[in-house]
Amino acid sequence: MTPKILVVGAGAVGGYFGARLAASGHDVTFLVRPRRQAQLSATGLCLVSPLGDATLTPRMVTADQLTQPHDIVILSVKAYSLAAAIVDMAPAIGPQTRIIPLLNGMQHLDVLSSRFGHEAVMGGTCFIVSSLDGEGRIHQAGVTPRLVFGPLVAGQDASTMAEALRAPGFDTVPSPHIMQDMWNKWSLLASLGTLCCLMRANVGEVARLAGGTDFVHATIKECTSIAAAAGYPLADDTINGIVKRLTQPDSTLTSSMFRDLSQGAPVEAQQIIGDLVTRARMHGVATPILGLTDLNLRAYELRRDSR
Ligand SMILES: NC(=O)C1=CN([C@@H]2O[C@H](COP(=O)(O)OP(=O)(O)OC[C@H]3O[C@@H](n4cnc5c(N)ncnc54)[C@H](OP(=O)(O)O)[C@@H]3O)[C@@H](O)[C@H]2O)C=CC1
Ligand SMILES: CC(C)(CO)C(=O)C(=O)O
Repeated sequence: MTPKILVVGAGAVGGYFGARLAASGHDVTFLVRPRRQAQLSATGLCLVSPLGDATLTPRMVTADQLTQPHDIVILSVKAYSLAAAIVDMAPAIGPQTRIIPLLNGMQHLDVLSSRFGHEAVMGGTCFIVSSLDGEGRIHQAGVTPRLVFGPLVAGQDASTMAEALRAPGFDTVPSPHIMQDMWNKWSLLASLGTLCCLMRANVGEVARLAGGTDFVHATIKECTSIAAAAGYPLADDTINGIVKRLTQPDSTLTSSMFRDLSQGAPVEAQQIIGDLVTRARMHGVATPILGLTDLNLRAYELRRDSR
C-alpha cells in the first residue's frame, strides 16, 4: 500500500520536499493554516528551482479537518511554531506513524518524543537553500537538496521508508548514524549562521575580508569542539568540507536564519545558537564567538519583540 505522507508546514522546506514527492506520484497531503491554504488555493504550490520549476495543486487539510493517522509525517515548521504544530498534527499520529522532523537544531527531538513517544520520532535533517517570496512561491537555489533521516530507537526502519520518500529534485538518504549527521549539520549551520548574522554578510563577503577566514576557522572550531564534547566528533573530511564551503571567496551562501533576520522576521536563535552555547557550558567548552552571536541575536529579538 502507498504510504500516506503528511507534510506539516508548506513553507520553504516542507513545500519543496512535499511538492517534489507529490509531483512524482506519492500520496502527499499538506497540513496548512488558513492563510497559506488560501494562498496555495489561489496560486498553486509553485517551485522555482534550477532543477526544474513546477506548479501543482496540493492536497491540503487544516487542523480541524485532520482526523486520520498518516504513515509518515514530515515536520517542517520553524522552531517557534513547534508547540502549536504539535497540537495541530496530533490526530495524524497513530501507533505506526513515523515523524521525520526537518527543523534545524536538536531540541525538538525531546519535545516530540515526550508528546508522541520515542517509537514515533525519527532523526532527520535536510540540506537545502530555499525561501519564500512575497507571493508564497518557493525559490530553491544551489546544489541538489538532500533529505536525510534515520532511526533513533530500535524498530524504526529508515531503508524501507526510503522508497516512499524518493523523488526527482532531491537526494534521499536513509542513514544508520542520524545523530552524527544531525551534529554535522548543526556544526555547519551554527558556523554559517554565526558568520552571516554577526557579520551581516554572506560567505564570500566574509572570506574576502582581511582576517575573515581566520574568524570562520575559529567559529567552526568552536562548533566542532562542542559536537566532540557531546560525543559526536566530526570526521576530518567533514570538517574540511565545512571549512571549504564557508571560506569560498565567490560564494553567495547565507543561512536561512540570516535571511529571516535580514527581513526583520523571527529567528530560531535559541534552537540554533543558544542551545549549542548551553551544551558547551555543560561540557566546559569555551565559546567566545558563539556566546557573542547568542547575545547579538537575543538583542535582535528583544528589539523586535518591543516593536
Ligand atoms: N529554508 C531553508 O533554506 C532551510 C530551513 N531549514 C529549517 O527548516 C525548518 C522550516 O524552515 P522553512 O521551511 O524555511 O520555514 P518557513 O517559514 O518557510 O515555513 C514554515 C511553514 O510552516 C507553517 N506552519 C507553522 N505552523 C504551522 C501549523 N501549526 N500548521 C501548519 N503549518 C504551519 C508556516 O505556515 P504559515 O504560512 O501559516 O505561517 C510556514 O508555511 C526550520 O527549522 C529551518 O531552520 C533547514 C534547512 C534549510
Ligand atoms: C546550512 C543550510 C544552508 C543547509 O541546508 C541550512 O540548513 C540553513 O540555512 O538553514
